[in-house]
Amino acid sequence: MLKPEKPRNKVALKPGHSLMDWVRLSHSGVDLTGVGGVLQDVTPKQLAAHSKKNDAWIAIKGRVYNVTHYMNFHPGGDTELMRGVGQDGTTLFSQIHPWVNFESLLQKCLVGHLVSHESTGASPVLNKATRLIGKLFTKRDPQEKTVSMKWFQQLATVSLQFFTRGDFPQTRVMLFKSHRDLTVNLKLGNVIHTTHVLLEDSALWPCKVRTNYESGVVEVCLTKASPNMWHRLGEPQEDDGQKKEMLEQLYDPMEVVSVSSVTHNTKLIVLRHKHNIMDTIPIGCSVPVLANIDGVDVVRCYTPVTAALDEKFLPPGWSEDCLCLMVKQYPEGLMSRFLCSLKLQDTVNVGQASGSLKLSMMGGRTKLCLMAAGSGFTPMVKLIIWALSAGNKKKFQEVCLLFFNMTSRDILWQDQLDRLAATDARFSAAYVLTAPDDDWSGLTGHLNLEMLQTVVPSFIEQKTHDTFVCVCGPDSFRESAMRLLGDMGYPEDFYFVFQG
Ligand code: HEM
Repeated sequence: MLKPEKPRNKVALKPGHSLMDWVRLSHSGVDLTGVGGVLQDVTPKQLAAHSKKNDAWIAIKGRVYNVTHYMNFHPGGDTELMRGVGQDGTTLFSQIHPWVNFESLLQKCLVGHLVSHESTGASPVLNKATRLIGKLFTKRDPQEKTVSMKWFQQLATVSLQFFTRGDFPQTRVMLFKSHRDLTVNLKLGNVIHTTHVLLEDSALWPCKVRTNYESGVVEVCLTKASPNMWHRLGEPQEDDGQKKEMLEQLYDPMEVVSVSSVTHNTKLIVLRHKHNIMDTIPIGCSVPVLANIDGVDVVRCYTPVTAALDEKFLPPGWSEDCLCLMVKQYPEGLMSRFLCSLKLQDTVNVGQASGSLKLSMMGGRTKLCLMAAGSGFTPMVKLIIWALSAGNKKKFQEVCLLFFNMTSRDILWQDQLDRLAATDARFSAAYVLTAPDDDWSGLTGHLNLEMLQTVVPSFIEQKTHDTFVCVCGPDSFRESAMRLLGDMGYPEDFYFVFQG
């Protein structure tokens, strides 16, 4: 949403109340919710009871925020903000500044969710499940991460919505389903929160998992086996609401669904868990793959990719519960040769995801510049999809991939990248070859300032640091990219380098 060109009514904020100061306060660990961080259902009556400047709650799009601390940081001034306090301020908010990302700005102020009646009307079982989770956390440190859950249904589908406060990119969703038995594990940091329900009726597999990285909401959407309205979600099971430390490095056997060629030496391997398990791998995370090759246990890490950049290119056999690895075969590579020679229904052991990229690092940036060399492209795939997703339309105006390869036949998914660039004006891909073919008329050579100036002029010229940079590739590539960014005076928290 673009800001309209109209006279501004912004007020002068007191010193120490800039956006940066607010971000700092948000991350200081101070409880900005005022309720110890336990998410709760809020009725209109309860909301109305918090309508003073020193005790101010506001509801926007179904979420209730405590804006008491934000009062002096509000660019429109406290008097303006007070107009929406103690009530559902959605309409007022949307009339004035629909482009403002309140979910991100107020994420540490979330009190809970606005419910329309004094009694929630939700299923008693579900209330119990939510209460169980709430109870589990009330006794804990208020700054600890919390999870609450609600469910919704339509005739054909049932959705579970989990509201987390995790540092979301590192949150992982693991689902297990056996007949009507559904377990949803949310991994936040090293802790797993379990929701375990015996569903009211049968549901199909796989389901869909949608994660909103900004708000920390995870939605699990199941299709009912037969369309009918359920009276309740189901019966909470013994371990519902449990919270466990995750210590072990476990490997799960996954079955090969398909292997297809990406280039002359790179394959896309589609894997599926054996027993109705679904596992979302957070953006920027890699998984270890374990194989016994000639009697020796070999472990290598790979960053899973999405199945394609466009539905048109989905690989054979793929479904929502699959994991896709893009593997380049090296003549001397034990693991890459093993993976590229896999046949349908072979088994691969895949371990727990890990990674240190935090999408919150990109907060406030409007451009994303991705520099990849060779198979360093793999972490960029999910980043591209995420940055161009509907939820980020307002956030990233430009997403640019600078992709280095030896020859043109080494370029991974060039057809998909070109199609994406043709269909989404915010995206561009520039290919650079280091050993160009004779008929190559594009960019050649190694990463340098002139090349950056040609490909991403706005990034260089503006010097306003509204661009976030991600780098991935072989050691030498990463080092030269870091040197270049260092020479340009690029602050370290404005770029992220994936370690090989
Ligand atoms: C519903 C009651 C609210 C009212 C009546 C209100 C009013 C205003 C007004 C009059 C401005 C100056 C507008 C302009 O110059 O374009 C403004 C700016 C702003 N408000 Fe609010 N506001 C409300 C709620 C909020 C909330 C809850 C947030 C928190 C996320 C917020 C965040 C902002 C931001 C970030 C700006 C600066 C926008 C920009 O620079 O484009 N406002 N607000």
